[in-house]
Order: sequence, then C-alpha cells, then structure tokens
Amino acid sequence: MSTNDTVLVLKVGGALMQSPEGMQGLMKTAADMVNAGRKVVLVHGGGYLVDEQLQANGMVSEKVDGLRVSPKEHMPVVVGALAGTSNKVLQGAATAAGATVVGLSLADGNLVDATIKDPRLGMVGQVAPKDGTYLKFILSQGWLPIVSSIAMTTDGELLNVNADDAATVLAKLVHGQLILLSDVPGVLDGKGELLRSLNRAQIAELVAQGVIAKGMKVKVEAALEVAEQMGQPVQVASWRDAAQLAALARGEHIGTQIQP
Ligand SMILES: Nc1ncnc2c1ncn2[C@@H]1O[C@H](COP(=O)(O)OP(=O)(O)O)[C@@H](O)[C@H]1O
Ligand SMILES: CC(=O)N[C@@H](CCC(=O)OP(=O)(O)O)C(=O)O
Repeated sequence: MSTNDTVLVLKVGGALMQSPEGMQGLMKTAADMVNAGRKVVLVHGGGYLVDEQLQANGMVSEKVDGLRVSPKEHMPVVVGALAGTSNKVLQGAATAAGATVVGLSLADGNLVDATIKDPRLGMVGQVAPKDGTYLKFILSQGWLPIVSSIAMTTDGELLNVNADDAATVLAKLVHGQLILLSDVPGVLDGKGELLRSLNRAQIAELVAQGVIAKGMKVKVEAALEVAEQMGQPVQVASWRDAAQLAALARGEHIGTQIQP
C-alpha cells in the first residue's frame, strides 16, 4: 500500500526538456508534492540531447533494442549531456517551481553497483541497488533529488545507463512506487489506443507483434521487472497531460498499469 511515506520515483524522458510547458507543469507537480511532505525522486534521461551533442561533435550514434551503443570516445559527450546539461536544466526548472534540489547521478554516494552490460554495447552500464543512505538523507531533508543515469564502475569508469533502468534501480533501492513518464499517454495498441493494464503474457505478445518496440520495449521490460520483484504495479504515463499530472499528485492511477 502506498502511504505518504512511500517514495515516489518519477522518471522523465529527454523529450520533456524540449517542452518548456511540459517541464514547468511537471516540476510544479513535483515541487508541490515535495513541499506537501511527499518524498519524490526524479530520475531523468536526455536521449534527444545526447543525439544532438554527439552529432554536433561529428560522432555517429546507433541504438540496439533501445540502448545506445556507447564507445569510450563518445562518453565525454554523453556524460556532459546527461549528468551536465540535462541534469542542470531540470534542476533549474525544479528550483524555479519552488523545490530545494540536489542534482546527482547514479555514480554518487555508493547508490548502485555498476558493471558493463555487454561489451558489444561499449560503456553501457548494468546496475543493481547498493546503498540508499545518501538518497534517504536527501529525502529526509525535504529536498528533491534529481538523478541522471550516469553510473561508475568500482574502477572509476563512467557508464551510460538507460534512464528507465536507472529509475528501476532507484525504485528498488528505496522500495518506492515507480512511475515512468514519457511523451505518450502510456502503452498504445496497434491502433494507437491506450492500454490501461498489461501483464507479462500480454507484453510478450505485443512485443512479438512489434506493437511495443524501441524505447517503449526497454521501458515496459524495466517496469515489468520492478512490478514483479516488488509485487506492485508500475505506471507508464505522460508528463504532457496536466490532468494526468494532477491525478498523479492525488495518488490516482494514470496511463498504463504494468501488473506484477
Ligand atoms: N506500443 C507503443 N506505445 C507507445 N509508444 C511506443 C510503442 N512502441 C514504441 N513506442 C515509442 O516509444 C517511445 C517512448 O520511449 P522513449 O522514446 O524511450 O521515451 P522516453 O525518452 O520518454 O523514455 C514513444 O514516443 C514511441 O515512439
Ligand atoms: C544506454 C542508453 O541507452 N542510455 C541512454 C540514456 C538516456 C536515456 O535513456 O534518455 P531517454 O529517457 O530520454 O530515452 C542514451 O544514451 O540515450
């Protein structure tokens, strides 16, 4: 059961940063919740900005099954875009909305164990929960942590973690309620209609049919893993819709429920 003490882990994708109104609406919702005593962790991507910055630096980037192949020489740009610009742009918007913000990454405070996921993907990280002390301290102060998906190996090598996976690991770390917010209202069927609820078998069928693909495949798989591990549904919804955000603040279910 979710209570006022349950940590809400909200993940936002990179498209949010391309929408000033979307960003303002989401940050107002988050800041109001925090200032009302809710514990909220904001985890973010920034895929669009990574694309833009790699291109501006003359680097060609490709994704395999929704994951960015990340050669070592791309990492300074990737880290700059995610842990730098994206994190600070979001911090600015949340500060303006009235929250006290700590901007950090998965590499901070021993939060996660990070290793290379698959050498064929380069410096893409796979993460597991490690120590929640730092995050819980930030939350105990009534502050809003905004976390980028850059992680670090024990040897100090920086890794690029898909932001849906980053949100997953933090939800597990604090046993929080996970909500993945994207630029679509939720998981859509072949006709573009919102699917209110999905279980493992239904997801497998939609993936096999190619209806759930690309970034949504990573998202739904991450959501299913958390839902099953924690025995509670994970929501996939949109940051675009003010009514959905208001419902979210009231603790109502929005978008698609990925069922355990
Ligand atoms: N069945 C589906 N329902 C909704 N979106 C889908 C589906 N299949 C693929 N997608 C794509 O997945 C995108 C969301 O994933 P992604 O781009 O990774 O979002 P974010 O950057 O917000 O994490 C949608 O914008 C859409 O283009
Ligand atoms: C390994 C991997 O795919 N990393 C992602 C991290 C950012 C991300 O996930 O951003 P969105 O949430 O906006 O898609 C990337 O480089 O794009």
